Amino acid sequence: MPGIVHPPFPSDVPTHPLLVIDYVLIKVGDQAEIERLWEAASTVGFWYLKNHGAEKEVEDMFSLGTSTFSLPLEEKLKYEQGDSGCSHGYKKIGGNAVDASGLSDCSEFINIAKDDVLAFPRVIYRDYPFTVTAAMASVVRPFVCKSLEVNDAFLRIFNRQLGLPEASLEALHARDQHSGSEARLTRVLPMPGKALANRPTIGAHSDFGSLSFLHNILGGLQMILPGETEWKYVRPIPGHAICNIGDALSIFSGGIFKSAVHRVVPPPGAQSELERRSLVFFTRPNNTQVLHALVEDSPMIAESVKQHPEGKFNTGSTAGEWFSRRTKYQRLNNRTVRCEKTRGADFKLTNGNGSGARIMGRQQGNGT
Ligand SMILES: O=C(O)CCC(=O)C(=O)O
Ligand SMILES: [Fe+2]
Repeated sequence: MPGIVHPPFPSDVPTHPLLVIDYVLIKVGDQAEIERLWEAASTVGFWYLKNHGAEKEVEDMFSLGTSTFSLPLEEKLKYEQGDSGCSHGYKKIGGNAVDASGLSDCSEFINIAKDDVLAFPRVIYRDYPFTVTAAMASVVRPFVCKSLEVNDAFLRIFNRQLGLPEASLEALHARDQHSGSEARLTRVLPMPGKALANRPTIGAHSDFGSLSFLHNILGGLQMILPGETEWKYVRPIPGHAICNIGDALSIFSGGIFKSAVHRVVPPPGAQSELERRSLVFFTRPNNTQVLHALVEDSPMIAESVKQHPEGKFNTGSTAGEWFSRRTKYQRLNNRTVRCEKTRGADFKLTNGNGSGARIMGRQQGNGT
């Protein structure tokens, strides 16, 4: 965890060279930095973020993870998210499938809904382990507010770049509207033995929402881009967050922004001996928002949609329905229903060239 010295990320594994975006420059409207952000969002859909100013909030959340994951399993299971399509709460190890064969996942996480956090002490969806409840005002809320501030800053810039009417994207991700936005703490226990080195702990997926603000310390996150055949690591850089575009923003933008397939495997090299933790804030659209390209509001989006097969960005689902379906069918207990019918075929976003990896990710992974 922060402050502890870990073995370094190995230098002999393939990595993706992502752009580093400076949040301080973004906030002051630096044009060159805004153009680099556009480049990152419209090519790989991932970038590092430095100077985000959330170090304290992130460290406090990791400490909350320590106290929450060390609760007895029977206590954590009282808050299990279950098989009905609700994402909020605790997900036990092995609750999800990581591939089409039904191989189980090896991670546990606790998802805390933005709506529960902002309404606290009023309960919107559910209650959480007492460690979380005790830290809701002092730790979880500051982290959620900081993450919303960062992701909202990106949404404002994307709104302008896409030529959308003022504050359109903000309205689709309104703080006071119910949504699937949530904070997630994840833990993966060390899995000694080389045989497990490539077994995904979180299966191939693209994030469901619009923007993810991720903090990890050890390696293990990997991406595969359309047309590529090899998974490559995203090397963690101390003090830098990793940001990425999710499917919803890719759909709203008519495919201009890319939502890349990624997964998590055990940390590489000497890091494999250690427990791996990560923290994400997912900004997702209002539950009632229908997922479709915003063609009526932006000539640029309308033009992009013309370059893709007809109907590709019309999901016919609200964000709430879509998210619930994806959450439900990644659960191992629901694997009797074919993913392709229930989740994967909802929307075959292919990042431009429809790579097999892309489709596999959509069908097999944890659609988060
Ligand atoms: O743990 C990580 O580094 C990434 C986690 C992730 O992709 C997710 O939770 O959606
Ligand atoms: Fe993800």
